[in-house]
Amino acid sequence: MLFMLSLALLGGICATAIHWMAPVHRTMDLIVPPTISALYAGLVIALTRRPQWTVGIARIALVAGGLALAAPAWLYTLQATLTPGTLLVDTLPPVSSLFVVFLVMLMIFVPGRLAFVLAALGWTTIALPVLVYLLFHREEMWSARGTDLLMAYGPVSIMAVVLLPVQRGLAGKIRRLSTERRRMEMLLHRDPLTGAQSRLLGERRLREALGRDAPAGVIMLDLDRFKAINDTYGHPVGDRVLQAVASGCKELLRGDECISRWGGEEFMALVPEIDASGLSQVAERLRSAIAGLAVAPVQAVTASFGVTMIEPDDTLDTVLQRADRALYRAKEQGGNRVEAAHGQ
Ligand SMILES: Nc1nc2c(ncn2[C@@H]2O[C@H](COP(=O)(O)OP(=O)(O)OP(=O)(O)O)[C@@H](O)[C@H]2O)c(=O)[nH]1
Repeated sequence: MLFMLSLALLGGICATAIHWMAPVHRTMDLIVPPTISALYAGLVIALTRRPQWTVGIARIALVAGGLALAAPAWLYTLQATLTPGTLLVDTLPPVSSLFVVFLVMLMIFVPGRLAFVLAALGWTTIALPVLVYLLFHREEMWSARGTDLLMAYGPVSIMAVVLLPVQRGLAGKIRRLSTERRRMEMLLHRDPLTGAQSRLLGERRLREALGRDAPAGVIMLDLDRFKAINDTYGHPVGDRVLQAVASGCKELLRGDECISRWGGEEFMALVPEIDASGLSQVAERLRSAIAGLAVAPVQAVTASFGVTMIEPDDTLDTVLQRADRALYRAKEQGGNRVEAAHGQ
């Protein structure tokens, strides 16, 4: 809005300058452009100070613009009709292109059908008198300026009124599509049950970590005897356990560390900027936090951990295989413990 108003102000200033420089000075041409420039300058200042007045300011700008275009259209048309020897194509100021800009502004800032109604009203009061005059003065109509006026007030105006809503519709569609895309990305990146990152995003983050020089570690954790929890207390309770585990882990991890749901009851945490012993300590903290979870009526929730540092030549597969092997060892040794596997 501010941009459009500033452009309109610039247009007003240019028109003022053109009229002052013109060899013949007509009173109307010396009054309207400076008045409209002063008004638009005031509106620009008002909009920068009171952005909440945007709608009101847009209305004033449109009404003022419409009046500034209608006044010369009527005045010079009547003058050319009533004064023998005066030609409209010689006297009408160069306002036809501004009329198209006026229509564009109308279609942008006025919502829905009202924009069409106002465009029709604007066309009837600003363009129609000139077109009717030209129809009755064929020799003027076929002059260079006459055909120019005919085009601007005829097909070009209709194109502006018709194409802009099409463009607006497309812009709306693009906005809806990008909102939908963001929603889909959210769904792809979040596990809906636990709110943890999805495996897809976890893998992406892991690949990014593999591509960096900075040290980072991976923690794979798998709940112990989770099937028994489901079988004993039912799936809804199992779901609550998974949610409690995910939020417990999230609370303990730093902002740059992230936990992803890797599979049913398996999670992966990526811990950047850490060394091997620090990584085991983080896993140990997670293990003891999970062992301390109280999810009634479940008696105890525990998890096994496999941890590994990312090595320089690692790929996604090698680092995950190492973490899995360590996790398997932790399970073999009865679970509820952390096992580390470092090196290739
Ligand atoms: N409630 C619930 N259960 C799930 C979900 N996803 C997977 N499971 C269950 O998780 C259980 C995993 O069982 P197993 O692979 O045998 O693992 P486990 O019982 O933890 O055995 P260990 O890992 O060897 O300790 C299965 O019963 C799955 O049905 C889920 O989203 N919600």
